[in-house]
Amino acid sequence: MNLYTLVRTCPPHLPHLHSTSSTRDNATENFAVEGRNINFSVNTRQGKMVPILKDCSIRIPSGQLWMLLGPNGCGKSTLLKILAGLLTPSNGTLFVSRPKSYVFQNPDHQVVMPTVEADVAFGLGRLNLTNAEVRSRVSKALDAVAMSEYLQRPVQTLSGGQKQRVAIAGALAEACKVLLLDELTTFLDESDQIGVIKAVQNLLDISGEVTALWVTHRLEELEYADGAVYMEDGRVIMHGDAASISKFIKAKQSSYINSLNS
Ligand SMILES: Nc1ncnc2c1ncn2[C@@H]1O[C@H](COP(=O)(O)OP(=O)(O)OP(=O)(O)O)[C@@H](O)[C@H]1O
Repeated sequence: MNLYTLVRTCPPHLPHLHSTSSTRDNATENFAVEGRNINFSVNTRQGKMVPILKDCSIRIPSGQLWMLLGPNGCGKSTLLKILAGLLTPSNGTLFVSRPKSYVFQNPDHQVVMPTVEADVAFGLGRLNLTNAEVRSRVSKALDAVAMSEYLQRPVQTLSGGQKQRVAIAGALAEACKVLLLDELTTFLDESDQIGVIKAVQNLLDISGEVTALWVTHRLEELEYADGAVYMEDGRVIMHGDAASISKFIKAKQSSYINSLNS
Protein backbone atom coordinates (compact mmCIF):
# COMPACT_ATOMS: atom_id res chain seq x y z
CA MET A 1 0.00 0.00 0.00
CA ASN A 2 1.26 3.46 -0.86
CA LEU A 3 1.91 5.14 2.46
CA TYR A 4 1.65 8.67 1.10
CA THR A 5 -1.45 10.53 2.11
CA LEU A 6 -1.87 12.94 -0.75
CA VAL A 7 -3.83 15.93 0.40
CA ARG A 8 -3.03 18.21 -2.47
CA THR A 9 0.16 18.45 -4.43
CA CYS A 10 1.83 21.82 -4.00
CA PRO A 11 5.30 22.96 -4.97
CA PRO A 12 7.51 22.15 -2.01
CA HIS A 13 8.98 25.02 0.01
CA LEU A 14 11.04 23.20 2.59
CA PRO A 15 12.99 25.57 4.81
CA HIS A 16 16.72 25.46 4.46
CA LEU A 17 18.03 22.16 5.77
CA HIS A 18 21.26 22.49 7.62
CA SER A 19 23.61 19.58 7.24
CA THR A 20 22.32 17.18 9.84
CA SER A 21 25.30 15.54 11.43
CA SER A 22 23.81 12.20 12.36
CA THR A 23 24.54 10.90 15.84
CA ARG A 24 23.22 7.41 15.13
CA ASP A 25 25.11 4.89 13.04
CA ASN A 26 21.94 3.53 11.51
CA ALA A 27 20.65 6.89 10.34
CA THR A 28 20.16 7.27 6.63
CA GLU A 29 18.79 10.08 4.58
CA ASN A 30 15.46 8.24 4.37
CA PHE A 31 12.71 10.28 5.94
CA ALA A 32 10.15 8.65 8.22
CA VAL A 33 8.15 11.88 8.38
CA GLU A 34 7.76 14.34 5.56
CA GLY A 35 5.19 17.11 5.31
CA ARG A 36 5.21 19.77 2.64
CA ASN A 37 3.32 23.03 2.48
CA ILE A 38 0.81 21.99 5.09
CA ASN A 39 -1.98 24.47 5.79
CA PHE A 40 -4.54 24.16 8.52
CA SER A 41 -7.25 26.62 9.57
CA VAL A 42 -9.97 26.61 12.17
CA ASN A 43 -13.43 28.04 11.86
CA THR A 44 -14.28 30.41 14.71
CA ARG A 45 -17.74 30.74 16.25
CA GLN A 46 -18.07 33.98 14.30
CA GLY A 47 -17.64 31.95 11.11
CA LYS A 48 -14.17 33.34 10.41
CA MET A 49 -11.40 31.03 9.13
CA VAL A 50 -8.23 31.48 11.19
CA PRO A 51 -5.03 30.06 9.73
CA ILE A 52 -3.05 28.01 12.26
CA LEU A 53 -0.44 26.37 10.00
CA LYS A 54 0.81 28.29 6.97
CA ASP A 55 2.75 26.37 4.33
CA CYS A 56 4.42 24.38 7.04
CA SER A 57 7.08 21.89 5.90
CA ILE A 58 8.99 19.37 7.98
CA ARG A 59 11.04 16.23 7.50
CA ILE A 60 12.53 13.84 10.01
CA PRO A 61 15.18 11.26 9.06
CA SER A 62 14.40 7.63 9.89
CA GLY A 63 15.75 6.22 13.13
CA GLN A 64 16.37 9.61 14.77
CA LEU A 65 15.00 11.57 17.72
CA TRP A 66 14.04 15.10 16.69
CA MET A 67 12.51 17.85 18.77
CA LEU A 68 9.90 20.41 17.76
CA LEU A 69 10.13 23.77 19.53
CA GLY A 70 8.61 27.22 19.31
CA PRO A 71 6.69 29.81 21.32
CA ASN A 72 3.28 29.11 22.88
CA GLY A 73 0.55 28.92 20.28
CA CYS A 74 2.88 28.71 17.24
CA GLY A 75 1.24 25.46 16.10
CA LYS A 76 3.46 22.62 17.37
CA SER A 77 0.67 20.43 18.75
CA THR A 78 -1.49 21.11 15.72
CA LEU A 79 1.32 19.99 13.40
CA LEU A 80 1.94 16.89 15.53
CA LYS A 81 -1.76 15.98 15.46
CA ILE A 82 -1.80 16.37 11.68
CA LEU A 83 1.22 14.05 11.41
CA ALA A 84 -0.61 11.60 13.69
CA GLY A 85 -3.72 11.73 11.50
CA LEU A 86 -5.84 13.23 14.30
CA LEU A 87 -6.44 16.41 12.29
CA THR A 88 -6.75 16.84 8.53
CA PRO A 89 -4.88 19.67 6.82
CA SER A 90 -6.65 21.79 4.23
CA ASN A 91 -3.80 21.18 1.80
CA GLY A 92 -0.21 20.02 1.54
CA THR A 93 1.38 16.61 1.17
CA LEU A 94 2.04 14.31 4.05
CA PHE A 95 3.97 11.09 4.54
CA VAL A 96 4.46 9.35 7.88
CA SER A 97 5.78 5.78 8.12
CA ARG A 98 3.34 3.35 9.70
CA PRO A 99 2.46 2.14 12.22
CA LYS A 100 2.63 5.51 13.97
CA SER A 101 1.60 6.42 17.46
CA TYR A 102 0.74 9.69 19.24
CA VAL A 103 1.55 9.88 22.94
CA PHE A 104 -0.38 12.47 24.94
CA GLN A 105 1.03 15.11 27.25
CA ASN A 106 -1.06 13.77 30.14
CA PRO A 107 -0.46 10.01 30.54
CA ASP A 108 -3.76 9.68 32.43
CA HIS A 109 -5.46 10.14 29.07
CA GLN A 110 -3.66 7.12 27.66
CA VAL A 111 -2.70 4.71 30.46
CA VAL A 112 -6.10 3.36 31.42
CA MET A 113 -5.86 -0.34 32.21
CA PRO A 114 -5.51 -1.62 35.80
CA THR A 115 -1.95 -2.97 35.54
CA VAL A 116 1.16 -2.11 33.55
CA GLU A 117 1.05 -5.48 31.75
CA ALA A 118 -2.62 -5.07 30.79
CA ASP A 119 -2.05 -1.53 29.60
CA VAL A 120 0.92 -2.34 27.35
CA ALA A 121 -1.00 -5.34 25.94
CA PHE A 122 -4.18 -3.30 25.42
CA GLY A 123 -3.58 -2.31 21.78
CA LEU A 124 -2.50 -5.82 20.82
CA GLY A 125 -6.01 -7.23 21.22
CA ARG A 126 -6.88 -6.40 17.62
CA LEU A 127 -3.77 -8.06 16.15
CA ASN A 128 -4.82 -11.70 16.53
CA LEU A 129 -1.63 -12.74 18.33
CA THR A 130 -1.11 -15.81 20.51
CA ASN A 131 -0.78 -15.28 24.27
CA ALA A 132 2.92 -16.12 24.01
CA GLU A 133 3.41 -13.46 21.31
CA VAL A 134 1.57 -10.88 23.38
CA ARG A 135 3.70 -11.68 26.45
CA SER A 136 6.89 -11.48 24.40
CA ARG A 137 5.96 -8.12 22.86
CA VAL A 138 4.95 -6.66 26.22
CA SER A 139 8.16 -7.87 27.81
CA LYS A 140 10.40 -6.46 25.04
CA ALA A 141 8.54 -3.12 25.04
CA LEU A 142 8.85 -2.74 28.82
CA ASP A 143 12.53 -3.69 28.60
CA ALA A 144 13.11 -0.90 26.08
CA VAL A 145 11.75 1.72 28.49
CA ALA A 146 13.42 0.16 31.57
CA MET A 147 10.09 -0.79 33.18
CA SER A 148 10.31 -4.61 33.18
CA GLU A 149 10.09 -4.94 36.93
CA TYR A 150 6.78 -3.04 36.95
CA LEU A 151 4.86 -5.67 34.95
CA GLN A 152 2.23 -6.38 37.62
CA ARG A 153 2.09 -2.89 39.16
CA PRO A 154 -1.30 -1.16 39.36
CA VAL A 155 -0.96 1.87 37.08
CA GLN A 156 -2.34 4.28 39.69
CA THR A 157 0.76 3.62 41.82
CA LEU A 158 3.15 4.87 39.09
CA SER A 159 4.77 8.29 38.89
CA GLY A 160 4.00 10.57 35.94
CA GLY A 161 7.27 9.65 34.22
CA GLN A 162 6.67 5.93 34.74
CA LYS A 163 3.19 6.28 33.24
CA GLN A 164 4.70 8.07 30.24
CA ARG A 165 7.13 5.19 29.78
CA VAL A 166 4.22 2.71 29.95
CA ALA A 167 2.39 4.74 27.30
CA ILE A 168 5.49 4.64 25.08
CA ALA A 169 5.85 0.88 25.70
CA GLY A 170 2.24 0.41 24.53
CA ALA A 171 3.12 2.12 21.24
CA LEU A 172 6.27 0.04 20.90
CA ALA A 173 4.45 -3.24 21.57
CA GLU A 174 2.32 -2.43 18.53
CA ALA A 175 5.57 -2.24 16.54
CA CYS A 176 5.12 1.44 15.80
CA LYS A 177 7.69 2.98 13.47
CA VAL A 178 7.02 6.62 14.31
CA LEU A 179 6.43 8.01 17.80
CA LEU A 180 4.81 11.44 17.99
CA LEU A 181 5.35 12.70 21.52
CA ASP A 182 3.47 15.79 22.69
CA GLU A 183 5.20 17.66 25.54
CA LEU A 184 5.63 14.50 27.60
CA THR A 185 7.76 16.14 30.24
CA THR A 186 5.58 19.18 31.02
CA PHE A 187 4.23 17.76 34.29
CA LEU A 188 7.32 15.79 35.30
CA ASP A 189 10.03 16.51 37.83
CA GLU A 190 13.62 16.57 36.61
CA SER A 191 14.46 12.91 37.24
CA ASP A 192 11.27 11.66 35.58
CA GLN A 193 11.92 14.07 32.70
CA ILE A 194 15.39 12.67 32.05
CA GLY A 195 14.09 9.09 32.57
CA VAL A 196 11.50 9.51 29.81
CA ILE A 197 13.94 11.10 27.34
CA LYS A 198 16.51 8.39 28.01
CA ALA A 199 13.85 5.70 27.56
CA VAL A 200 13.04 7.14 24.13
CA GLN A 201 16.74 7.38 23.22
CA ASN A 202 17.28 3.81 24.36
CA LEU A 203 14.43 2.40 22.33
CA LEU A 204 15.63 4.21 19.20
CA ASP A 205 19.09 2.75 19.76
CA ILE A 206 17.88 -0.81 20.27
CA SER A 207 15.22 -0.83 17.57
CA GLY A 208 17.25 0.93 14.91
CA GLU A 209 14.06 1.69 13.02
CA VAL A 210 11.85 3.78 15.28
CA THR A 211 11.74 7.54 14.62
CA ALA A 212 10.56 9.99 17.27
CA LEU A 213 9.35 13.58 17.05
CA TRP A 214 9.20 15.22 20.46
CA VAL A 215 7.41 18.51 21.13
CA THR A 216 8.99 20.47 23.95
CA HIS A 217 9.47 23.90 25.49
CA ARG A 218 12.58 22.86 27.36
CA LEU A 219 15.76 23.93 25.60
CA GLU A 220 17.89 21.65 27.78
CA GLU A 221 16.16 18.61 26.22
CA LEU A 222 17.82 19.47 22.91
CA GLU A 223 21.03 17.86 24.09
CA TYR A 224 19.32 14.47 23.69
CA ALA A 225 18.12 15.17 20.14
CA ASP A 226 19.64 14.26 16.79
CA GLY A 227 17.98 17.27 15.22
CA ALA A 228 15.33 19.90 15.79
CA VAL A 229 12.67 21.99 14.13
CA TYR A 230 11.80 25.51 15.23
CA MET A 231 8.36 27.01 14.51
CA GLU A 232 6.94 30.51 14.76
CA ASP A 233 3.48 31.74 13.88
CA GLY A 234 2.33 28.59 12.10
CA ARG A 235 5.50 28.12 10.07
CA VAL A 236 8.64 26.02 10.38
CA ILE A 237 11.38 28.59 10.18
CA MET A 238 14.42 26.49 11.01
CA HIS A 239 15.22 22.84 10.63
CA GLY A 240 18.58 21.27 11.40
CA ASP A 241 21.03 19.94 13.95
CA ALA A 242 20.16 20.38 17.62
CA ALA A 243 23.18 22.57 18.45
CA SER A 244 22.37 25.13 15.72
CA ILE A 245 18.72 25.31 16.75
CA SER A 246 19.69 25.72 20.39
CA LYS A 247 22.06 28.57 19.48
CA PHE A 248 19.41 30.20 17.31
CA ILE A 249 16.76 30.09 20.08
CA LYS A 250 19.18 31.39 22.72
CA ALA A 251 20.13 34.30 20.44
CA LYS A 252 16.42 35.09 19.93
CA GLN A 253 15.80 34.95 23.68
CA SER A 254 18.70 37.24 24.51
CA SER A 255 17.75 39.74 21.83
CA TYR A 256 14.20 39.76 23.27
CA ILE A 257 15.55 40.34 26.80
CA ASN A 258 17.83 43.14 25.51
CA SER A 259 14.88 44.79 23.78
CA LEU A 260 12.95 44.77 27.08
CA ASN A 261 15.90 46.35 28.91
CA SER A 262 16.60 49.07 26.36
N1 LIG B 1 -9.91 24.36 17.66
C1 LIG B 1 -9.31 25.54 17.70
N2 LIG B 1 -10.01 26.69 17.60
C2 LIG B 1 -9.40 27.90 17.64
N3 LIG B 1 -8.07 28.05 17.77
C3 LIG B 1 -7.32 26.94 17.86
C4 LIG B 1 -7.89 25.63 17.83
N4 LIG B 1 -6.88 24.73 17.95
C5 LIG B 1 -5.74 25.45 18.04
N5 LIG B 1 -6.02 26.77 18.00
C6 LIG B 1 -5.05 27.86 18.08
O1 LIG B 1 -4.02 27.51 17.21
C7 LIG B 1 -2.78 28.01 17.70
C8 LIG B 1 -1.79 26.86 17.74
O2 LIG B 1 -2.15 25.97 18.78
P1 LIG B 1 -1.19 24.75 19.19
O3 LIG B 1 -1.80 24.08 20.36
O4 LIG B 1 -0.90 23.94 17.99
O5 LIG B 1 0.11 25.56 19.61
P2 LIG B 1 1.39 25.05 20.38
O6 LIG B 1 2.58 25.62 19.68
O7 LIG B 1 1.34 23.59 20.58
O8 LIG B 1 1.18 25.81 21.76
P3 LIG B 1 1.70 25.46 23.25
O9 LIG B 1 3.18 25.51 23.19
O10 LIG B 1 1.11 26.57 24.06
O11 LIG B 1 1.15 24.11 23.63
C9 LIG B 1 -3.08 28.63 19.05
O12 LIG B 1 -3.19 30.02 18.89
C10 LIG B 1 -4.40 28.01 19.44
O13 LIG B 1 -5.14 28.87 20.26
